[in-house]
Amino acid sequence: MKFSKCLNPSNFVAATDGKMTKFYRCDCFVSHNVFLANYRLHVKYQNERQFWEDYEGVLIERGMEDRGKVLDVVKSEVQRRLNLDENVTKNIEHAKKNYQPLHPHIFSYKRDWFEPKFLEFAEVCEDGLLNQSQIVQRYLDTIGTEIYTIKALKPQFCAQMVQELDNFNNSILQRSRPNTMNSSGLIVEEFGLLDFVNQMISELLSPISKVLFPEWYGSGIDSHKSFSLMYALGKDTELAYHYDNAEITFNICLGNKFSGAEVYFTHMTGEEDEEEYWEADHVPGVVMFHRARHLHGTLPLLSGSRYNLLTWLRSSSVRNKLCPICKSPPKLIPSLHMGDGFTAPS
Ligand SMILES: O=C(O)CCC(=O)C(=O)O
Ligand SMILES: [Fe+2]
Repeated sequence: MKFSKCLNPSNFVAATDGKMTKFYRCDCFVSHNVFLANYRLHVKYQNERQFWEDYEGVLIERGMEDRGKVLDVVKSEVQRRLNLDENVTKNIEHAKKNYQPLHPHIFSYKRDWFEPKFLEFAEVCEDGLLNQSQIVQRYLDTIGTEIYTIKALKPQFCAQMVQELDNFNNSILQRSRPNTMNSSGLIVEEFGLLDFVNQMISELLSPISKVLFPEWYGSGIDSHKSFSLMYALGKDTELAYHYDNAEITFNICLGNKFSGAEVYFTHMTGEEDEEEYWEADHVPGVVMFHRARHLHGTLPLLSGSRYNLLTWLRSSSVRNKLCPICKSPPKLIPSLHMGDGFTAPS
């Protein structure tokens, strides 16, 4: 199974061997992993009784004054998720008609945007002539266990992409937030970058993942969740400790000038007895990539602004066995887009 090289951005289904694959979420999407930023707490919400039984103590400990306000935040996040697919569809249509790009050419994928050494690295992964450790040694900087970096995008492309993200961010177009934690990012579907990202995954990130993370690649990367994020003083300035709802994460820094906002990593989720800690600076043009279930977070931004393009790669052959959020076999609910990358048994 190969991630399609020519996905149609208007229906967002991946073609596998000429057939259309429909993607699903797990039903825990509307109850689990709701982030309460003020209390730095991920919570589950099934009903009020369960919620207070599970979290009243810790919320009081962390300074809760107004129970009603907390409940409102949780309920509105659940509602956002219930409406998400339809809102995304509306936003895509609206942006297609109304968005005036600053640099239209950067929305088309070109190998030319990438550093030659990065293209060579992806080709070497594809052609199978070197083994994993030879490839790591020859091309990558290793930050921690299975956490790598390499220069990927050329400075001119990064600079134009940052301007384009600003242009979209400053428009009045409606947009969905990428997830429960980031508020200043754009999802690539709404921003118009889905075709670009699809092709980048198909040609570069997928072959890289197959060699470096075979157990997470499974029988293929068949969907993804991709978005930009921006840290700036007065907006998002850090990111709470978490793992990504995916199998493999590629995180490309686009710019600008900044200090702080280093990413830190500890252990894989489920391996709580491992004592590990690494910190890594982001550098414009450089991609940092790692296993998505590796716990990580972002230290506070101290100055400037940082823009990144994130792509969370998903392999249905891996995730269909266990939803990484509720840690049970997924209970499927259909999605209009790529959902959370689960597929139904055929
Ligand atoms: O670059 C960063 O700050 C990390 C972002 C991240 O972990 C995420 O969005 O999942
Ligand atoms: Fe993350």
